[in-house]
Amino acid sequence: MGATKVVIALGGNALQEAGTPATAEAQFEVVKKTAGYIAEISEKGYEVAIAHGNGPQVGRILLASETASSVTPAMPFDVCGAMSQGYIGYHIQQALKHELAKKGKDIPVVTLVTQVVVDKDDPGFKNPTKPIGPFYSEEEAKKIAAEKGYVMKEDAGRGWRRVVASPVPVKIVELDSVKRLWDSTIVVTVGGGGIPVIEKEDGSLEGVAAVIDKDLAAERLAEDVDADVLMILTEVEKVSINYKKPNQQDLDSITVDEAYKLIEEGHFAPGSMLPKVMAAVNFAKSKPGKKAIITSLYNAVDALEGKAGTAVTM
Ligand SMILES: Nc1ncnc2c1ncn2[C@@H]1O[C@H](COP(=O)(O)OP(=O)(O)O)[C@@H](O)[C@H]1O
Ligand SMILES: NC(=O)OP(=O)(O)O
Repeated sequence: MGATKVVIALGGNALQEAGTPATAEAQFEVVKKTAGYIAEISEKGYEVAIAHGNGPQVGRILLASETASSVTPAMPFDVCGAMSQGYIGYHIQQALKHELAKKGKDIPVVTLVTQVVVDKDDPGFKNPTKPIGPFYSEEEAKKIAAEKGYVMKEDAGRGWRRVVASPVPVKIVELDSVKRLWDSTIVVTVGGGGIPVIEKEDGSLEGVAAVIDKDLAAERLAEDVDADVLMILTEVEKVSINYKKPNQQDLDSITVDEAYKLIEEGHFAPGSMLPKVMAAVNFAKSKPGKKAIITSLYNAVDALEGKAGTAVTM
């Protein structure tokens, strides 16, 4: 039997520490720690590919570009998405290569600018849900909405943010390259869920203004490369029922059917835990023997050994 193939989706806390400024320097410090965990997973013999979020980063790139538009033309949304992949991938490449080298491992780490096809009629385009960029007070947010026409929403009790369309990932354009690189290289791909593109009638692609959910894109990737494990890394060690209530109960493992029941009962917050559980369910039911794990970065290694996290299986 070959090595276990793992697609890792990195959550926000793998790139930025809560409450710290979203500077490149601060991100790199966090990425160095994150890279240590990924190097440990690689050292244990797992073959990995890395997906990551980009909500804060793409929002800030857009904002910077718009703010500078009096001196240089603003970048379109899809180009900002591509820039966020390069920016985050660059940090991961540099940090992970170093962490691997410390362990005596010479494995190439490469970031693939990755496009992901979405349906031009996806209902997500009519109902923006994906928060991007910095947080604002309610007052600031309402002013921005009135001035710029942006949709601004309250984000999980943390403040107000701009929200944009988040269509479902349909097809990874560069999938063949990921597969060719897999055996030799750790590939950072579908960053920020991938750059959303639509297919035109003449077969060409066109970037669209949206941000794909990275957990759903990582799931698409995991299915497409026939990974054994989809590992979604976030802030919490386990998925809970009655989250943050006195009767909170952390889950070690759930089946797909149990997950559906808990989703229906409303245990998972839309926009945070729900897409993760949905991605995990989709992967677990895609083929017999597939396993999805939701856990924290710090428990990633233990979770792969069945000693931490919440496992979702058929
Ligand atoms: N039922 C639940 N169990 C565990 N965490 C939950 C639950 N519902 C909501 N959450 C919250 O969802 C968060 C993960 O979502 P989010 O912060 O959007 O993810 P990301 O790590 O991808 O940035 C957790 O840190 C937790 O605060
Ligand atoms: N693209 C994406 O899902 O980003 P976040 O994880 O930052 O929301």
